Amino acid sequence: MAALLLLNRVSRTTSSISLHRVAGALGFDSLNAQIHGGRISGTLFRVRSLATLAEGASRFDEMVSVNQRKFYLLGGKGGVGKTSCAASLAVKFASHGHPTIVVSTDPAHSLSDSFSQDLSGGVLKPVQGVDSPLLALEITPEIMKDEIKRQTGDKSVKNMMDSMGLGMFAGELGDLNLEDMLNAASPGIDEIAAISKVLQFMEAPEYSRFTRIVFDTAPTGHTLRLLSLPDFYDSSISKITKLKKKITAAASAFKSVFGKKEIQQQELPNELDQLKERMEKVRNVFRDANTTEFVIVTIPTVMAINESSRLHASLRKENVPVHRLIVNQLLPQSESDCKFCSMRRKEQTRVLGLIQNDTELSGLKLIQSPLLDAEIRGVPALKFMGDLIWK
Ligand SMILES: Nc1ncnc2c1ncn2[C@@H]1O[C@H](COP(=O)(O)OP(=O)(O)OP(=O)(O)O)[C@@H](O)[C@H]1O
Repeated sequence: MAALLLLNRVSRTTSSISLHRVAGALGFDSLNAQIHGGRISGTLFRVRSLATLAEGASRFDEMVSVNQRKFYLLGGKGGVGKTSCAASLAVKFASHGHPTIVVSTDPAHSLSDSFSQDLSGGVLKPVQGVDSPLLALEITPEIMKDEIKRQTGDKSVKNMMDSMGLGMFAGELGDLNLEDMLNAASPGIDEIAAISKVLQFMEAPEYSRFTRIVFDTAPTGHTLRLLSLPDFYDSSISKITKLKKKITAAASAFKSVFGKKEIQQQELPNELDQLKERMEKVRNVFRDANTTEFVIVTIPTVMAINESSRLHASLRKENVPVHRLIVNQLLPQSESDCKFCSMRRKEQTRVLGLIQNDTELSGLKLIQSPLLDAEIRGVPALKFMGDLIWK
């Protein structure tokens, strides 16, 4: 309390870094503080004794050393700490000089809560309180849907056929709209929106300076659909392209019989081919060990470990590179355990043993992340957590 009173007297221009120093001087390890109109509110963390627990090194040096752009996807079961780990990684990358973007593909966003800043609205927003540029985006499917519509325009198959002079065949195919096709594929607009954003980051020059892109993904099921989506569209688009070619060939023959000029292949609309190419690009990025890594986040319970094992099996099948497993919310060491704590600790030790014997998980780099004594909110707290996990 005394510490907070003292901190409240710190000037309104005080940065989060100097607040960290103040916290350190007071004998605390970190400070989760926000400055609102000169008033400081927040939590002091006294968890120095826990630091030894995060023994499993993440080899952050490997993650940070390469200058070329890298994508990190953090995923796992609901509520295990995906957002906290993803946000702390993004902050750490930015602190190491990498212009970074952190994106939430989870429809139930919590990036704003995690950073304790308003990052909503479906557009990239700068995160305050970080040294290098760090932008955050909570993908909002409704906004993305409009964006996709704007980008693709009205690309119905009927319109394409009309422009090819084949309108009379269109009725047989029905009004097969490209956007409807994308929606009808059932993986959901959330995943489509995420893929569309990945493409933008890959292609638009204004994002080329961002060397780290961190994804806070939705719980397991959604994420697996996201990763398999490019393959799904690739095969659907291939089918439609083949159909389009067949119709064009038939129409050319039909027109030449009636003495009309043949349709030139190069005059045909090629949006589908372009879309197919772009989907291939995303698919390749997700599978490229030089550019992408999926980090599985879990907690030390049998249910979470089982789900992580299944997740890794699916990612392996999809050829998505995975090297690291974060076990989050491990009870910190304590000299005087209550009965409850000692039972939980025993159980957690048993579960860590299960990981070592799990054929899917045992080969991954294990990162142990302690359960902290306060909620992780705000950049200083994320920096603190990041220093425990990413080292
Ligand atoms: N190591 C930790 N110590 C203390 N609290 C933690 C820790 N990790 C996460 N939390 C807290 O647990 C809650 C859930 O964390 P978070 O939002 O990161 O999980 P999530 O997996 O992204 O959840 P969801 O699946 O709902 O998106 C938050 O309140 C967060 O501050």
